[in-house]
Amino acid sequence: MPSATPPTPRTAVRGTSRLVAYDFGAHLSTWELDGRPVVWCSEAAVLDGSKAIRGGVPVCFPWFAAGPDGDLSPSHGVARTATWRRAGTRDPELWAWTLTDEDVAGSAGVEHLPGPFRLRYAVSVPTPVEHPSLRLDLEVTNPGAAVLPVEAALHTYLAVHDVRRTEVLGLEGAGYLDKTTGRRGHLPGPMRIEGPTDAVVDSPGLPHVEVVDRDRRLVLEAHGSTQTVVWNPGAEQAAEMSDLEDDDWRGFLCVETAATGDHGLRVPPGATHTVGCTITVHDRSADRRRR
Ligand SMILES: O=P(O)(O)OC[C@H]1O[C@H](O)[C@H](O)[C@@H](O)[C@@H]1O
Repeated sequence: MPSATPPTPRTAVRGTSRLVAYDFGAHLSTWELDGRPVVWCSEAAVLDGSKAIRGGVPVCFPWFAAGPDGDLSPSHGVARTATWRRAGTRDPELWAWTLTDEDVAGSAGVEHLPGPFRLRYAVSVPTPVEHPSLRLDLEVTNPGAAVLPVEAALHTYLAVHDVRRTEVLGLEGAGYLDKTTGRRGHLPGPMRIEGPTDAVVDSPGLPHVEVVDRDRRLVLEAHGSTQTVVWNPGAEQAAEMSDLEDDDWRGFLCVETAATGDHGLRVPPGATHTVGCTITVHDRSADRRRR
C-alpha cells in the first residue's frame, strides 16, 4: 500500500561510498562514490510515497512491468510501493528489509498474487579489495504448499556519462525480446543505445555484464537470475514522464538483473531462491595505465 506518511530517507557513509535508501519499496535510491553517482536517481523523483521512486534500484516483485500476459497493475508488482519492515543485518550488509504477502494485504493488485511469499532484501557494501562494490540480494521464500511462480527484477538505474556513447558488453549472441518492436532476435555484438531501448535478454549462464562509458566500467555479476533487461526511454518517452527532467535519459541506463516470463522463478514449497547482483566500479584510466 502506498505509504500514509512521507517515507524518511536513511543515509550511510562507508569509505568513499554514500548511500540513501527508503523503507518504502526497500528502495536504494542513491549510491555515490566520491560524490559522483553510480546508482542514479532522478531529481524529479516523487519521494512522498504516492508513487514508485524514479531511479535507484526498484525491487520488482511478484511480476515485472505488466506481468507475463501484460495485464497486471501496478507496474512491476506490489513490492516497490509497499513499506517494508526493517530486518537485522549480517555482515557485510548495510540494510535489510522483509516483506510478506500479509504485509501487502489490502493494496492494489494483491488479487494477482501468485501465492503466499516471504521476501528478505539486503544491500551490502563489501570492504573493497581492489574496486568499490555494492551487493544486492533478494531472497524469495515460498511458505505455501504449492510451487510459487513469480517474476522478479532488481531494476538498477546506472549513472553514465552519455548513454549514446555507452556500450553494454557480455550479452553478445544471447537471444532477446525487443519490447519496443515485439520482435525476438540475437544480439549481434555489444549493445549500443541509439534510441529508446527495452530489451529482455535471456542469459545462457549467469550474466557478467560490463557497462562501459567515458571513464568508468561498471561490472555487474548476477546470481540466481535468468535474464538481463536493458532499458532507456530515449528522448520522446522521457519527455512524457513527469518524474524525469527532459535530458535525464542521457545520464542513466537501466541494466536489470531479472527473471521474467517463461524465464521466471518457480520456487518449490518451503524453498528459498535468491536473486542478486554485485556491481563493481572500475576506473578506465587505471585500466588504460595497466595496458
Ligand atoms: O515506468 P516504470 O513502471 O518504472 O517502468 C520502466 C520500465 O521498466 C522496465 O525496464 C521495462 O522493461 C520497461 O518496459 C518499463 O518501461
